[in-house]
Amino acid sequence: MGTRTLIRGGLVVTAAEETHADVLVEDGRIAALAAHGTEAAAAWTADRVIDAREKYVIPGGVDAHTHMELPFGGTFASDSFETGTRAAAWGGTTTIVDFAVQTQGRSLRSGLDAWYAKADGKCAIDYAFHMILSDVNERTLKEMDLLVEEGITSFKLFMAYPGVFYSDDGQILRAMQRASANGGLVMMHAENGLAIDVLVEQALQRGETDPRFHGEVRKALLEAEATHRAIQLARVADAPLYVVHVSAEEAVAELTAARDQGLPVFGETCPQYLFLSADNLAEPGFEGAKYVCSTPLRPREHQAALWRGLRTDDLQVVSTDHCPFCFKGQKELGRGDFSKIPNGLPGVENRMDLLHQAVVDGHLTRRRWIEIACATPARMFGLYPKKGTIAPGADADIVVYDPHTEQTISAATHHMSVDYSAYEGKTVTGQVETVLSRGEVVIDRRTYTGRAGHGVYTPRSTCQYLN
Ligand SMILES: NC(=O)NCCC(=O)O
Ligand SMILES: [Zn+2]
Ligand SMILES: [Zn+2]
Repeated sequence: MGTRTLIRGGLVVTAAEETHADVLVEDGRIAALAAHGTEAAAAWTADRVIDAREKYVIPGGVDAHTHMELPFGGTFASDSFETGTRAAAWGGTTTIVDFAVQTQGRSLRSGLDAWYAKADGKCAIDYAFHMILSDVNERTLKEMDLLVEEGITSFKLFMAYPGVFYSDDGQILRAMQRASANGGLVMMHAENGLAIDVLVEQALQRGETDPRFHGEVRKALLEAEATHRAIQLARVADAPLYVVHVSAEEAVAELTAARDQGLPVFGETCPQYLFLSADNLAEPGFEGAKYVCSTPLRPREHQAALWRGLRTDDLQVVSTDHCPFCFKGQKELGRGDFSKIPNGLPGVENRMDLLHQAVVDGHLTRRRWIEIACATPARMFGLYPKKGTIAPGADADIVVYDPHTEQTISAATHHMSVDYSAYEGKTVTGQVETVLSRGEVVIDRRTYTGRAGHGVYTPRSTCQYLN
């Protein structure tokens, strides 16, 4: 018999149900569940017993949108795979899906190999990859088929960032057609980048250089227009579509309309759009730079549509788009020109807690919390039921979550390698207590006990909502 761990006395919450059950873990997997006090549970013996009374026992979070070490605007996202996955573990996330990047003029293979090398032996938790297409051509399209076979089953395309990651509509259509044939899922950064660049230039000419203008030029209508266009292109290609980091009410409306027609269109939003707003971008001095990301933070009025979308399943996933840049030396690259501020926010450590706060605030049910943060991202990206649930046979990626303790989020106490917190001073109810990754305790009652290299690369099957 291998190593056995018993998690006793907690409320097991999955996307499907809530049960007062003990959980038996054996050799890195969930062996069995049994209701508290039953003969079966009482008979279990284990090498280690974790007391989960008064706690939730939930699947480890699956964060399907991170950017460790992403090159952007002449610098690199400040979390490495080592620091970023350790911080993820602290926050109750046990799987990340990061974006490997194709460099323009180079192959998908070379971009992907660079990402394998960056992550290899560094991660505290399990990881997988999507592929960013920055240069769609005949060779790239052929390589997509090989990547799907290899377990890289999703491809991000950008309607934004001309000259960097941008693809035109013809390239997007070709990539979608390829995905339609090979089972891949196209993930879209839906903003009209060409129009935004005109507005950026005009704003700078008027002397509008502060961070808040980043939000003003990246108009909600230009997110909605791109979302609409992406949906129509996906229809023409007969391909499914997943729209990333949705922030605008008008974009949610496009997704809702598509889904009402029965189209295989999915949407993701992120905690920053649910909890922060354009008011943060307008903070005095250069403080707003801390909140520069794309799509941008919107006026607070957009949040209601995002919460509603999460409840009605017009939005299915909350990921972080974790892409941290230090305020000092990185965000500061854009002093005097908002367009030079590297885009992205830290958050991989905060997602599970912020979404639990959404449960406390009445936006979500407990099961919906687990659905949007664990089960659906796992299904969307071909990792279920290995990841995203607590059931016999699943990987023992488990969080013992204390729903009562209050904590104040701060850069002084977080574990992400970045010199500020986007949620500095925010008090939330609930805290990760203990985390298991494939049965190994990586956070033990708020002490890190994991190690770089424990996390393994996890190939994925295709999207599990399509078959
Ligand atoms: N979102 C963001 O601002 N930075 C990361 C890159 C992307 O997801 O577009
Ligand atoms: Zn994006
Ligand atoms: Zn991103």
